[in-house]
Amino acid sequence: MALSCMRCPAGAAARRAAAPPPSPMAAVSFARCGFGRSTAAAGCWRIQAVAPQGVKAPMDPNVKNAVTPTTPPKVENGSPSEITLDEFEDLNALSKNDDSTVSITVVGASGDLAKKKIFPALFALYYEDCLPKHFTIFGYARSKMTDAELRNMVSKTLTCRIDKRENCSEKMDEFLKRCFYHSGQYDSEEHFKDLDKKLKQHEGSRVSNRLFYLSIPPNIFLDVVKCASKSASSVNGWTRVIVEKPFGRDSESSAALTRGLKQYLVEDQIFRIDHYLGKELVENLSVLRFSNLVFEPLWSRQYIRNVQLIFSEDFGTEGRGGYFDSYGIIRDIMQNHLLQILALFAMETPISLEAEDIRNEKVKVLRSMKPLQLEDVVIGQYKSHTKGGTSYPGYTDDKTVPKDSVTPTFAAAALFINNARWDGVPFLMKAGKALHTKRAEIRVQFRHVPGNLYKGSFGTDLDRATNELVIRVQPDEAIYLKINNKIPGLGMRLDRSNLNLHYAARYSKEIPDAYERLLLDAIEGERRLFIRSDELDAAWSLFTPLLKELEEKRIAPELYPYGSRGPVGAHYLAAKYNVRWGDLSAEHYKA
Ligand SMILES: NC(=O)C1=CN([C@@H]2O[C@H](COP(=O)(O)OP(=O)(O)OC[C@H]3O[C@@H](n4cnc5c(N)ncnc54)[C@H](OP(=O)(O)O)[C@@H]3O)[C@@H](O)[C@H]2O)C=CC1
Ligand SMILES: O=C1O[C@H](COP(=O)(O)O)[C@@H](O)[C@H](O)[C@H]1O
Repeated sequence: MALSCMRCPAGAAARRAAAPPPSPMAAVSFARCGFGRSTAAAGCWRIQAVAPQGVKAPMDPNVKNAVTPTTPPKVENGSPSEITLDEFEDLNALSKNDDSTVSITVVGASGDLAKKKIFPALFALYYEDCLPKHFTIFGYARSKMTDAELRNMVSKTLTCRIDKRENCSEKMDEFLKRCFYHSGQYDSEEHFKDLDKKLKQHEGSRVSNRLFYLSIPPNIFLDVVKCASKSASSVNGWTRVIVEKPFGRDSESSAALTRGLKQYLVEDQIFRIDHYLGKELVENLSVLRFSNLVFEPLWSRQYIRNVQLIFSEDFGTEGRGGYFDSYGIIRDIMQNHLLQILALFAMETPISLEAEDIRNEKVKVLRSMKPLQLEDVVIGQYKSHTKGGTSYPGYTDDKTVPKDSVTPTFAAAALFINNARWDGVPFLMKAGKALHTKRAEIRVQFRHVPGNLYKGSFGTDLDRATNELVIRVQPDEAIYLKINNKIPGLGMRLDRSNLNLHYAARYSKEIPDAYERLLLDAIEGERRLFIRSDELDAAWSLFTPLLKELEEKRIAPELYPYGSRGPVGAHYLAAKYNVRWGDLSAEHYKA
């Protein structure tokens, strides 16, 4: 039997267990389970009641003349044993047979991100049966293309998961038939009106819900939002816009962008995407902490000595030098991806898993932080390097980058959260391109064991004996805890070993791409993993003074060879706070 949109490892049994009996009073729709979706937590699926006909339902602020409420009241889960799997499937079919449709317009469809990430993610959702029954995908860009040409372009980047190969090409054909293209200018209301006509033809008499994904350079965001909202927004359903980073270059430009967007949209319609929030292990961070008794009591300055957030890529800015040179690594990675992870890591327990409760806690962390000081930052830029007969270009060898550019391609920084939980704990960030490895990790180094009975076994370097929790976000997802252990035998010798949760060994399911989770969330109106405007303001406040100082003083970055471990200055910065970067220890390579 085909299962629809499964995210729960417990599978159909869990869904059946959690599904309540059908109510004669209300139509039902099923929502995916997951963090933030179900407060009942009894199983995978919860039921949502849709007001019976004639009953006035609550509406999204952005829904004009809504026919179907988008945020229906929740009904608590019913008795787990009262529904058969067949009944469940019937209900599911009923929910999918509803009278609404979703039109997804990928603006900038001819571009790199659309091809590489957005269309493949939409296909993966289709394959998993996660898209609504009635949906249409439109590509929009200036390039001239027919529907067939778009399909041909998209088909080149579609793949099926390794564990889901059944009917793959058939599913691809079905999916491609639902993809269309409309060529137009980004600032032409007329062209968006033409798009609107085409969307209407596909939507027919159904309630139309519309999602626009802005996969375009930021200088044209506002033109598109203006035209789309004036000429192509839904008249009877919701209209939502996914905005890609960069959200400005500093506090002022970010605030101006937000003001501009809010001329045409309300905050709830704006989905600012940070794809790191969609990564499986970032999503798991709160689960690890809040659902395991062993971690939360340790989660403070009392036991944690420092936290490290590390991003490295083993390739340079190849092909994106033009964009990168006006942003640099601090804006590209630190101010968004690493800072978002930090906020999730350090937040207080939210009062619920609802989006606003989580985002409220994250913004409190960001507002408690000290703006970054120049003396707490090290910047670097990669230079050319020849290894094994191959020569790797330096950053400024890129034709789109000025020869005298001082844009950092590497940065390390020490940040502090001035609140009771984290006072004095350094949060060290490190991000770089063209380094020796591709990796993203969160490392938590714990304090020394007071009066450790075994300290004689560690020599003079007590740091080597501290516990370290490593959350390897990518690649080869894993969570491991370094502990001290007795080496088996008659003597008393200790070594450091890992308690290791290696995802590939533990779970057979392939991990979905971050864009899949985030697109599905946007379609479902789940805002938890998207950045709210006050979070964005707080994030820019931390980095803007530093960025201005770096640029005004044209501070020269420390040069490091392509493929190396980055500037040595990063070690001095860590040493200043009595920290050793965890990713450079010998254990790292054994893990
Ligand atoms: N690529 C990536 O890996 C990532 C990208 N992003 C962000 O996503 C967005 C899209 O990225 P990406 O696909 O790489 O961007 P592209 O540079 O490929 O641009 C996307 C499309 O926008 C149109 N376009 C490009 N430049 C201009 C211009 N100056 N004026 C008007 N239209 C233009 C082009 O379409 P046409 O000419 O057909 O109209 C192009 O195909 C950007 O905001 C980027 O910062 C974020 C994270 C990663
Ligand atoms: O946002 C960005 O992220 C990518 C890295 O994303 P990942 O999912 O492949 O780790 C980075 O290469 C790019 O410079 C940046 O804009």
